[in-house]
Amino acid sequence: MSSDLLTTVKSLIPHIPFGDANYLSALLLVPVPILLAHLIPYLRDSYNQRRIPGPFLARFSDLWIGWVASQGHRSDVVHQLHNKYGTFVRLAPNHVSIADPDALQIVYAHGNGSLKSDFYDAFVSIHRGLFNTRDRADHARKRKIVSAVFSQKNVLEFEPSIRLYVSQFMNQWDRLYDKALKNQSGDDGEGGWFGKDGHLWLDCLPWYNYLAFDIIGDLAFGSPFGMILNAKDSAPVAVSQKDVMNSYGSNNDAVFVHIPAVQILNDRGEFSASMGVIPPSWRPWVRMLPWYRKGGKAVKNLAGLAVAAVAKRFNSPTDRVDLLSKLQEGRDDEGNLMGREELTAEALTQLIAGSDTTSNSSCAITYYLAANPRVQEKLQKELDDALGSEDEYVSTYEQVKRLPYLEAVINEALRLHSTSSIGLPRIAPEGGLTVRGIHFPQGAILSVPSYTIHRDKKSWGEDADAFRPERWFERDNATLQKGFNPFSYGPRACVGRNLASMELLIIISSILRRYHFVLADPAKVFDTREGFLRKPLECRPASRLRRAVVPTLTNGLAPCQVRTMASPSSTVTSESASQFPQQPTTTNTTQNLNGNDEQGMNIFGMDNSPPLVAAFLGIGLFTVAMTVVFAWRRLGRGRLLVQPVRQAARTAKKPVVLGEKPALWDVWTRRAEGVGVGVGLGVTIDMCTGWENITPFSATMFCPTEPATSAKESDVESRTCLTARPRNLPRSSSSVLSAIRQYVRPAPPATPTSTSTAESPVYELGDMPVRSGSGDLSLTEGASLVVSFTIAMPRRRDKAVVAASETLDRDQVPMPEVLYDMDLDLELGEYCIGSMEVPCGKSKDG
Ligand code: HEM
Repeated sequence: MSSDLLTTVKSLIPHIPFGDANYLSALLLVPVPILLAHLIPYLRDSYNQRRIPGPFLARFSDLWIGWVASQGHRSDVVHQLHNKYGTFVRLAPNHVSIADPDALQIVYAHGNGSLKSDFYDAFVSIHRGLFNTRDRADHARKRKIVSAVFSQKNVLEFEPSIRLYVSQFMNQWDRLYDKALKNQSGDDGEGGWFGKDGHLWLDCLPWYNYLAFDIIGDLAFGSPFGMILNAKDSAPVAVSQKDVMNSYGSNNDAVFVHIPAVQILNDRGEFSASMGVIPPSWRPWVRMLPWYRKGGKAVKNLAGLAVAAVAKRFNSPTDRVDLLSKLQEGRDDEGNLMGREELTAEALTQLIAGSDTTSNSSCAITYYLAANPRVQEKLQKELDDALGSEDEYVSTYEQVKRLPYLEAVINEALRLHSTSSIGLPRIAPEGGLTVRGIHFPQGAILSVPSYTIHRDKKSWGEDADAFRPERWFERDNATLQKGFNPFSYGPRACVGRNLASMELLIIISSILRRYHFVLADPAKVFDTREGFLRKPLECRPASRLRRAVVPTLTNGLAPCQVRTMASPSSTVTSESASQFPQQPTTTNTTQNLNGNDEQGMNIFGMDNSPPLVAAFLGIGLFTVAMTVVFAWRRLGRGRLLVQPVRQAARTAKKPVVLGEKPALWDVWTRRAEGVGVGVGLGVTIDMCTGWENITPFSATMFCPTEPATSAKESDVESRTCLTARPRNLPRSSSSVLSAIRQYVRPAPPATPTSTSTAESPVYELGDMPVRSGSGDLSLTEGASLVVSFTIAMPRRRDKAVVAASETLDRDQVPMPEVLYDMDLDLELGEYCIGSMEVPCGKSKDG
């Protein structure tokens, strides 16, 4: 990310008029308010956090945690900080991490009133789903519907599907295994496996992902993605999400493209987790940085995945019982069903929450078993004793639900790997929360990191860092459960826990009964990367079939060995591995950080030295200053800053001069004449109560595939070639108009043809003639564009939602570089601000 940022900054430097005194003076002034904005909250200490120790930068700025989150090892870093500072660590100006199992109850439990923080806003797409709904009443309504879907009774109905895909999974492994034996030399391109020394060598992680996606695809949407059978990470995505969503059940011609879903899910997790720790007001700006833009795209693509899957399900109705059918039936207290968007968002939530959580955990369990031959053999013995005489290829839930060692193995791996490792941020409710005698007032953000809680020596013993399932039988169960937090606590705890537990029991027992794993390289660390979830990067063991245990097989081999990606500690020998393995110890920083976090720790961690702090502050301030400058320019408000740029633009290219009439404003204000102007999705202006309720929301430009010969809009075959979705009209209109300049050059004749009618008056838009009609502006002579605007009415929630979801479709289209274009014609921006920001009643026009 840093190289992307560097490239962006470099590309912008030539456009900065350093020679201009106005510009420079303004630039020098910018850090002052920024410094004050950081210093004042620190001095006011509204959330009683000043006395909490933590990295120096974290006391003043969210940049520290933003940076750490983007580096992919947040839990490791926070854990190191707790080792250094103790129970309380300040992670941001208003965010305290508390490493105390007792705090789980205080911060997360039912009835304490804490809510999810704005961290979760970064995870919203389409519509808020159960996971990212923050409002208590809204959440309670959804939770009531969804938790009924995941009751133990309902979950048992899903068992046949789970077993089906586990058997497909093992069939594929058996097939690859046979091929591997025949062709010892190797990989034929089906998922990176190869045969060597009588073993099948493969990366388990993608396979566990295929399995989890197919299971959840089937459970949530009624059909799998087909990843196991195709041995490929690929799933369809709706190109036009809004259209597809609006025509559920009736559109068989919708266009879909295939994307690597697992990859997109990873990108989305990293993006949202690091965007979530950035203050909301910064997010639109940060979103423009290259790394974040990619992540933003992943969020949209992932939404398209759910849209496609729901559409497929509705287009081929079935009587099957799945999550979607249950969600469709689910009613809230008032008997209301979910709307399309909410239903899709909920299905997406299940897809996200129920896929890589399970696959990462399965992968980690496999790894820990491969790294601990003694535990693996003990588990296999338990499975053989319990199931040895059974002919079933895949275990049933009934067979394995009460196998104590299996349960202990799974719990131990969930404890150590903790796919949900980070402290989940909650806002202290009215009256505040008190932890260990420290009172945090209402509004303070608190979190308890599972990663650190799961390594607490008081709860887990001196060997808390080791993988040793026996501890689950040695210690008092209440103490263990108190500090065991893989599924979180309270009203926001995992709603799919029953399903996840059943999946893990069936997957691990079936696979371990059939295969035996050994580590390829016990010296290699178990490498992970963390976004919202902590994910293994690969799991590459070798496996052999266990003939004696699976009598129906004809080609099994003797007990075997596996290789895998990662063994936790580089000093562990294979002998010691067979005793007590190998989890990174908390005392060795570099090991714990898997070799990747040195930078994060040295610069941004607890040891941040003054020169490094100064360097960081300098870079940070410069970046923020540049962001503010661009923001100012784009909004057209920074007259001082804008001036030289405007001059440069004037000399560089011919500016587009707007005509007399504020065309866009007039089109909209025709409402005053009683004309209902249809805009965008069909939101009509005459539905509004007044102009003060209307906020321009987005602007879309359509380009015809053929040059238009007629002024009539209906004759113009259009395709969207640009959507600008800024936060307000000025940006949208200036972006669109700038793009118009790009697309229509050379400009069409200045005189319009006689297409003007009473209903469709002709306005001058720059030196291009335009016609208005139904809220659209289209060029007449030599027409090549139609511009339409969408509005949102924030005070009319329903309409705002309609407009918001509309933008999801349009955002498929890449934003033009014009947003970064220093030569953007600012006159247009200013003009539109002048017209559009004036609310009704105060407008000079209206
Ligand atoms: C090993 C597997 C799993 C683990 C470790 C896990 C863990 C968690 C955790 C820690 C949370 C709380 C997140 C937060 O507060 O930010 C959560 C929430 C959630 N999980 Fe899971 N989960 C797993 C599997 C599943 C499955 C299979 C489903 C459904 C198909 C699911 C659905 C959900 C949903 C919908 C929520 C949000 C609940 C709410 O906010 O009310 N999870 N999960």
